[in-house]
Amino acid sequence: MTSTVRPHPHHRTRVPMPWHEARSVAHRLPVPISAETVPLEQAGGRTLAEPVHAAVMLPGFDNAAMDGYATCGFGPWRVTGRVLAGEQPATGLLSGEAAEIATGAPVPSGADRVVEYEITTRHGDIVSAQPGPRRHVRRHGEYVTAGQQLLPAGHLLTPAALGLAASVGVDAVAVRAVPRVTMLITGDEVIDHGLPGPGQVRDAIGPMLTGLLASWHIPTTRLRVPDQPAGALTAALTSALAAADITVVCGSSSVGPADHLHAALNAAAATVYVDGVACRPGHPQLLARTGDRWIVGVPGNPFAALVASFTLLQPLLAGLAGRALPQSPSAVVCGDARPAAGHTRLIPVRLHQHLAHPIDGAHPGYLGPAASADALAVIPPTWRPGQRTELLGISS
Ligand SMILES: Nc1nc2c(c(=O)[nH]1)N[C@H]1C(S)=C(S)[C@@H](COP(=O)(O)OP(=O)(O)OC[C@H]3O[C@@H](n4cnc5c(N)ncnc54)[C@H](O)[C@@H]3O)O[C@H]1N2
Ligand code: MOO
Repeated sequence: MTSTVRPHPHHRTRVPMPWHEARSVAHRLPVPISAETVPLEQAGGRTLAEPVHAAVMLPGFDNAAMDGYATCGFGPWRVTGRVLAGEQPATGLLSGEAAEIATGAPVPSGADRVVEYEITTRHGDIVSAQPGPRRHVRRHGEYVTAGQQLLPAGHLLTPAALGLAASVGVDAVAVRAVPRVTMLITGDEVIDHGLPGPGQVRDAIGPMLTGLLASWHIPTTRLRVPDQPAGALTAALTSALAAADITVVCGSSSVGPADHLHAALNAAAATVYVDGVACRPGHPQLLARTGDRWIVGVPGNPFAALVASFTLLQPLLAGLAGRALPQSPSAVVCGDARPAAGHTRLIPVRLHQHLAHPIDGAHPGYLGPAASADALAVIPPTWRPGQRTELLGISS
C-alpha cells in the first residue's frame, strides 16, 4: 500500500488499486482531526466528536397531543377552565370534570385523557363524547429520559439531529474541526474568467470542487499554479501544506512533461498511499501524506476529477471527521451499463421510478451528463444486466 515517491519517471508502471479498496484506504488512514465545542447554530453538517446526551426528559411534562378537552373519569363532563400551551393549569380535575386544552399544554392533574374537539358536542359548560381507545396524552419522559445518549460520536449533524439536540436542552456540541482545504489548479492552458482563447480551457474543476466541498460544509481556498517553471508546483505545494490539512492538486497527475505532481511530492517527502485507481474515468488519482497533512491528486479532466473526489476526497474527509463512510443507496441500472474488465466504471445516472437510467455522452473531459445526473452508479467489472448497484449521490 505504501510506496516511497521516486523522481518523476515518465513511463513508470503503476499498479492501480481497486476502487473500493482505494476508498477504504482513504477512509481508514487518517486519525480524526482535533475537536472543538461550537454553538448548535454553527454545528450543521459537522461531525460529533462526543456523544449528545439529553439534558432533560422528553416530553418535559404530561401534555395534550390534541386540541380538545382534558377529562377525568366518564362523561359527560363539566368544563371548569382552559389551559393554553405555555400556561400552568390553575386547578386539577375531579371525576366528571373537563378543561379545554390546546395541543402541547400541560394536562391538569387528575386528567386521564384528552378528547379531541371533533368528536365532542357541547351545551353550555357540559361536554359529551364517546372517546376511542387513544388517550392523546404525551407522558413525561416517554420519548427520552434525562442523561440518555441520543447521538453517538461520529454522527453527522443533520437538520433533524440539530433539532433533536435543541429539544433536549443542548446549546453547544463537541464536533470535529473543519479541515482547511486548499486547491491547487495547475495548467498553463487553464483560465479563470471569460472566453478561452486558442489552446485555452476554462477552469471547470475549481468551481466544481468549491461547490462539492461547500455541499459538505467545508470552505476552500483556490490557487493557480503555472506548469512552468518545473519547480512552481513544488513551491506551491510546500506553502499549501504549511497552511492546509488537505491540499487537492488538480491536474498534473498523469505522466506528461508538464505533470509535476510526483516530483513535488518527492520534494515534500510525502508518502504515497494510492497512486492510480482501477476506475474509469479518473484512474490517475493519488493520495499522499506528509506528517498530518494530506495531498489528494485529481486528474485534469473535469469528470475524472469529480469521480476522483468521490473516490479519495470524500472518504478522506469522513475519516478525518471520525465518521463512517456514507451508506450508499442502490438501484437497478436500466440498459447496458457496459462493465469493463479489471476496473470499476462510474456512470452518471438519472433516478426514475426506483431505477437508474444511464445518461449518454459521458466523457472524462466533459461534465454535461454529470451536471444533469442524480447520482453516479458504481459499475463493477462483474456487473450483469438487472443487478442492483451502488449509487453515489451527487445532486445535493
Ligand atoms: N500517456 C498517458 N497519458 C495520459 C494518461 C495515461 O495514463 N498515460 N491518462 C490520461 C487520463 S485518463 C487523464 S484523466 C489525464 C490526466 O491528466 P493530468 O491529471 O495530468 O491533467 P492535465 O494533463 O493537466 O490535463 C488533462 C486535461 O484536462 C484539462 N484540464 C486540466 N485542468 C483543468 C481544469 N482545472 N479545468 C478544466 N480542464 C482542465 C487539460 O486542459 C487537459 O485537456 O491524462 C491522460 N493522459
Ligand atoms: O481519468 Mo482519465 O479521465 O480516465 O480520462
